[in-house]
Amino acid sequence: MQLDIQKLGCERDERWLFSDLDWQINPGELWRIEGPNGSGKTTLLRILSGQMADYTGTLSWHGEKLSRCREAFMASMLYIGHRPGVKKALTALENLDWYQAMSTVEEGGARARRDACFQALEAVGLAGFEETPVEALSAGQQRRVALARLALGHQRLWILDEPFTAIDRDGVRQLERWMMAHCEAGGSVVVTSHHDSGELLPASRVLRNLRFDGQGGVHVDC
Ligand SMILES: Nc1ncnc2c1ncn2[C@@H]1O[C@H](COP(=O)(O)OP(=O)(O)OP(=O)(O)O)[C@@H](O)[C@H]1O
Repeated sequence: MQLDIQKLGCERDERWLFSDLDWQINPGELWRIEGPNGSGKTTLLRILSGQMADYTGTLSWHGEKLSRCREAFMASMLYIGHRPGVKKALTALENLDWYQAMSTVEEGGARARRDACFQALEAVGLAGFEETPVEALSAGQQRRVALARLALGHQRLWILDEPFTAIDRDGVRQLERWMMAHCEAGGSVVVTSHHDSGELLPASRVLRNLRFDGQGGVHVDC
C-alpha cells in the first residue's frame, strides 16, 4: 500500500465537504477525481499533498503516519496545482533548472541537470522555447512548462489538479499516455479534471474513479 486515507473529513464554512472518507491509493492506480464546482476536489488534493492540515482523520504513507514521515513523503510526491506555478520572469529552462536544483539530489552536476531540462522541455513540445521568458509564452505553453516536471521527476505519486487546462488535444493525449505509463511502471496518479478526461483514459485498465456528489457524499470505485 502506498497512501492510506482513513476517516478523512474537511469542514469549510460550517459545511462538511466530505467526511469519513476511507480510501487507498496503491501502486499502479490512476485515480480520477470528479465532482461539481465547489464540491471539494482541490481541497482534497491540497490535503493529500501536505499543503493543508485542517482536516480530521488519518493519512499514512507506506504504513507510517504522514506527520511522522513528511520529508520522505514530500520527496516521493509531485504536486502540480491548477495554476501553472511557474515564475513568469524566468525562462522555461531557468524554471525547470530551478525546480531540479530544489527537488533532486545532484547527480552528474549542473551540466547533466541542464541536459535533463532540455529533454523535458522537448518532451512537452517546447524545443526552441528554452530561453523564452515564460511571460512571453501562451497559456498552454506555460502549462506545458509546469508539466515538464513530470518528465524530469522520479516521484512515485503524482497529484495533478486540472492538468489538462489550456492544453491542446495532442497535449492532452500525451499527458494521458504519461499518466498511464507512470502507473503501469508502478507509480500512482491522482488527477482532477473537468475535461471530459480525454480519449485514452476511459479505456485504461489503471483508471479508478472517486466522485464527489456535491452534497458531502464521496463514492470510491472498489
Ligand atoms: N481558503 C478557503 N477558505 C474557506 N473556504 C474555502 C477555501 N478554499 C476553498 N473553500 C471552499 O471550499 C469549497 C470547496 O472548494 P474546492 O476548491 O475544493 O472545490 P472544487 O471541487 O475543486 O471546485 P472547482 O471544480 O470549482 O475547482 C468551496 O465551497 C470553497 O468556497
